[in-house]
Amino acid sequence: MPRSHAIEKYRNFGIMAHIDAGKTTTTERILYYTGKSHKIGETHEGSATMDWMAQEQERGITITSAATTCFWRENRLNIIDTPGHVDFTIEVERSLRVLDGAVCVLDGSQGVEPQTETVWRQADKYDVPRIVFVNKMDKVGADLFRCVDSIVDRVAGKPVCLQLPIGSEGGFKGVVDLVAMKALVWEDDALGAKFNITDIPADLADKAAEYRTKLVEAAVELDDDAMSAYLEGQEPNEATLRKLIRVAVQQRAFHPVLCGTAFKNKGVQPLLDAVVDYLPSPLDRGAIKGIDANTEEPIERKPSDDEPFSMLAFKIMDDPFVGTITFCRVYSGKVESGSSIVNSTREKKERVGRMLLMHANNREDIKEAYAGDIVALAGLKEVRTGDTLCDPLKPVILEKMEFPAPVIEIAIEPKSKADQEKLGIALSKLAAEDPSFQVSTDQESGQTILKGMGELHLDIKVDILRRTYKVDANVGAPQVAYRERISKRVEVDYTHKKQTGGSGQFARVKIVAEPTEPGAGYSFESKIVGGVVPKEYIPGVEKGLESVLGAGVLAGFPVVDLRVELIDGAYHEVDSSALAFEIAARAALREALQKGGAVLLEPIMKVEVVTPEDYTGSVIGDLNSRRGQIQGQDMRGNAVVINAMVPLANMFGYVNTLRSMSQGRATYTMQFDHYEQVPQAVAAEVQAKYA
Ligand SMILES: Nc1nc2c(ncn2[C@@H]2O[C@H](COP(=O)(O)OP(=O)(O)OP(=O)(O)O)[C@@H](O)[C@H]2O)c(=O)[nH]1
Repeated sequence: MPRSHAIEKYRNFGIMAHIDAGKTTTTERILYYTGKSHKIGETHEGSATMDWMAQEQERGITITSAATTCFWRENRLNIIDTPGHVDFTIEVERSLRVLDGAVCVLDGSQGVEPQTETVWRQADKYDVPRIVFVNKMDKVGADLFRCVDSIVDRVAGKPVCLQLPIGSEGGFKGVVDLVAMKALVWEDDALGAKFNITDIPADLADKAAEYRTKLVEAAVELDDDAMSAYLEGQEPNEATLRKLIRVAVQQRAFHPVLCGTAFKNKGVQPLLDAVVDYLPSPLDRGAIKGIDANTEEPIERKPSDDEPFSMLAFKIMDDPFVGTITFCRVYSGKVESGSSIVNSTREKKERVGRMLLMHANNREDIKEAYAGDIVALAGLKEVRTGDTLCDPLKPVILEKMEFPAPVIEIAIEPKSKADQEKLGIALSKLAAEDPSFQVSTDQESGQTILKGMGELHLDIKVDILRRTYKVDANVGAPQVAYRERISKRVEVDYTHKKQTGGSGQFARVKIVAEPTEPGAGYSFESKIVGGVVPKEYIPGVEKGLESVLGAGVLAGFPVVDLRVELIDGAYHEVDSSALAFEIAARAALREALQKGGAVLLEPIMKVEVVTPEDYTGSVIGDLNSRRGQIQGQDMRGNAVVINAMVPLANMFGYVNTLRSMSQGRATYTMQFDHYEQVPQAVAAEVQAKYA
């Protein structure tokens, strides 16, 4: 089957908003008007909590699916879920990676709120074109112009109104369309499906003329011909004006602002028109960069069906009907179900089995997918978020998403056997969905350990375990994941000898242990010549060495950055065994760690604080008091961006401190950067606590 829509008729976009601005309601209305959802659900009705998963089940539609396809004016819209918890780089990154544009929903009575500020700045960082929808115009206190001001004041955006409200608060009836210079007035039917196009009401004529001029002046800036025509008194016609606004959005020259009330069903259809008219298609966004998997040379893949096939897995989810599904964005070429592809990130072959297109309330099996498509694949063997899947003959690795190792951990203990079972199932699902979340078992205590990227990250996982999976458990305090490393080269000669009645045990090993480059990991090499340690005993040596790595001699943390060589040894014809060599190697390495001047390493986080200028001094002072090193300070829009390296151990509870320090207006993101030696005084404290 050929592609149903030309690639220029695709809009892959996300809807971003502060909590409660109306993202869910707006999405639902979009799905209703595009004809895919048959009833309009009311969010939060009959439910005191904001448990979106439960709500979603009640409503039986997939609005929190990672992507939903719908159609408007013969265009194909893929709405990509932009996660609410923007504290996690990975969550934001993976959706910003695959969307081409965004709609930013504001609460008309609140304007830009803290979370909007955060997502807006993230979108700035990733250069995402966007339009603004000021929602809740029916609400008491709603004010379009105040919202517009807040876009300037709080995020240094460049808002330009494309509409003006007709009526206010409870009397909000529709909008003046400043592009067509017409009024759109909704009929008061419950569904808002119908609106009438009329002349602009007389009482709004002056205001409309004023804002029309602002719009036209901002638009003609983008084109010399349009500008000179305008200076000669000729306004651009409607088609030209739309074209110029489209250019403005793509170049981030300004941010068009629309308004309405999703809840009262007004203003959503023009929003859909704006998505089609102004947000970019994959073609507008151009080629994606990657590296050739064979030569490692940088290459590009153009958004075209004629290019070699490539796609990026951006979300793995558990689907109640299909099981585990992998959401992928196709960047180039096409793929058919049944074809063989390769996961170039992991060098693993895969077969495309079932491919699905997710709609609001149904899923459609498809046989082919083309450049620009967002598809859900069922039954892939070994794909993780961020992997590239592609043509095995032309393997490419698309720009990677980085997933740093977890640096913080908590122990979790289920209260009953039933909880234990639920916990196991829930954790395997959570770990598959989020590559920055890991689960392990503590060998000594048998406890389940959850590892993640920060306090908040783990808090939310625990919350999901409790609320969604109903696991009742005790949770320990968060701990820093320290590591240990030796600081000098040492040689140890160790002989294990035991004579108990019959056959004895004998093994002698001589090892060299030395520190390596940070991040090089652990390596072992046997330098044995002439069979002084027979080959069959070498695995025993390796096993013995590895058994020590999990818990170092300082405070029992994993040992890293270590290279061990076996340089000599001896055996006994009768008494030697793999086990004897294992015991000898273990003791030898323990001794080496003792003698090697082991030091404690701690995770250092790269912290980015975005704060209104007024709080810069206190934010920096506070970071310094946390053993932080300020790396730099910059302006982004009208906010100050402070970059610092801070030990994770001193970042617990930071979210609250920052909130109270800035009246909730500063935000931060934190990401693991590297491990660094713990200063002596601090190390002594840590050792006293853990050893
Ligand atoms: N008055 C009014 N209320 C609205 C409007 N849109 C949404 N709401 C209400 O605002 C509340 C939040 O709406 P949601 O659509 O759930 O907002 P959200 O941004 O998805 O919120 P979270 O899912 O909690 O992040 C609900 O009670 C809605 O009914 C609107 O246009 N006018």
